Amino acid sequence: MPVGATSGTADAMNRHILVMGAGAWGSALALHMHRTGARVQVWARNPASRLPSGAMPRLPDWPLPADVTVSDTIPAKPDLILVVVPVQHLASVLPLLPQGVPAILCCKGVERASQTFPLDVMARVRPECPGAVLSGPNFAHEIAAGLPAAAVVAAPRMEQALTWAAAVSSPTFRLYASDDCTGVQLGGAAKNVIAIAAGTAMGAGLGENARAALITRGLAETGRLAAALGGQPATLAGLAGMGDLVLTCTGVASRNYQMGLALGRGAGAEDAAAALPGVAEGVTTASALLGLARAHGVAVPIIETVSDFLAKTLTLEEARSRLLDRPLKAE
Ligand SMILES: NC(=O)c1ccc[n+]([C@@H]2O[C@H](COP(=O)([O-])OP(=O)(O)OC[C@H]3O[C@@H](n4cnc5c(N)ncnc54)[C@H](O)[C@@H]3O)[C@@H](O)[C@H]2O)c1
Ligand SMILES: O=P(O)(O)OC[C@H](O)CO
Repeated sequence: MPVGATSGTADAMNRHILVMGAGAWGSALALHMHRTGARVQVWARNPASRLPSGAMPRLPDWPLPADVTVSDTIPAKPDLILVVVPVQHLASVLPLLPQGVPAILCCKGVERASQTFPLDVMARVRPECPGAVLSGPNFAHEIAAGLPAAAVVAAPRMEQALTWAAAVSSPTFRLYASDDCTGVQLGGAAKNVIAIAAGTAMGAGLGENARAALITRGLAETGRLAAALGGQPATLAGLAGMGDLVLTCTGVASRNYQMGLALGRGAGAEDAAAALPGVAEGVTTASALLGLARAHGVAVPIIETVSDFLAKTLTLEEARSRLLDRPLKAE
């Protein structure tokens, strides 16, 4: 049946969706797809951690419907796959993908070893698989609650992006299409790093003005990097750029923002990460994005400062001074 069947139609009711990853975002997307009428199966590395009652040791704290199966088996031919594992583990999960089934990658970040985005990892590991990415301002618990939200599905061809955006959309979760895979993936990766900076500033008591400056200048350096990588700077003004940047730098539910808050209050990086209710992708993405920016000769002072601060080559006070002492220039 057509992958792009609109939710609520007979086709949508018959679709078989495989969600790979049972963390906060995978569980929320499984629940969302189930609401569209699709038959949903979740693959988990360790299905026992997702108990039949819906109880989980940590996040997510919402139950999945009884007819959403969670197991470590992969069906032969689902209609569509959502891959929802952290970026650093993507390459180890992709070999499990059934042959020839379109896969939408829902993670945000840069693979550290290769300094590449999720769709590049897919092209390397499973070049024959049709792929897209989903990114935007979406806290998992709000999607799980069915609250209204929007995001972007990006694929190399607009026609594919439109088809897969329709396949995931519902009356409460509106998916826009884009063919700027670089811009969309960069937006999702960079916002996590800048959210660590914003959280750190707030945790250290530097104030709301400082956070607004970090958001705005963070968007400026992300736009410069997008242009150098062949993306469209205009994409960074959209949901996967500014939308997600604002949410993650101001929403207290963000794991990346929480990571920054703890660092700003003086916690060590390991302790701060261990206390989080899930992965903070910005921690591993910071150095990867910095490497990418350096390779393209683009100045990314906020990303560089976060990367150095996380690597402990910079104290908090030195990080603050480095950003404020930069030469004055035109905005
Ligand atoms: N939580 C959100 O609100 C949200 C929203 C949008 C995007 N994302 C992105 O989605 C991705 C996943 O985030 P999450 O919130 O679900 O994280 P999470 O920490 O809640 O869960 C990660 C899941 O991946 C699994 N996992 C880890 N290593 C694995 C491996 N090697 N093989 C298989 N499974 C493995 C874990 O067991 C866990 O179930 C991240 O890239 C994140 O940035 C999250
Ligand atoms: O909790 P975070 O920081 O991973 O952010 C979650 C989503 O990416 C917000 O769009």
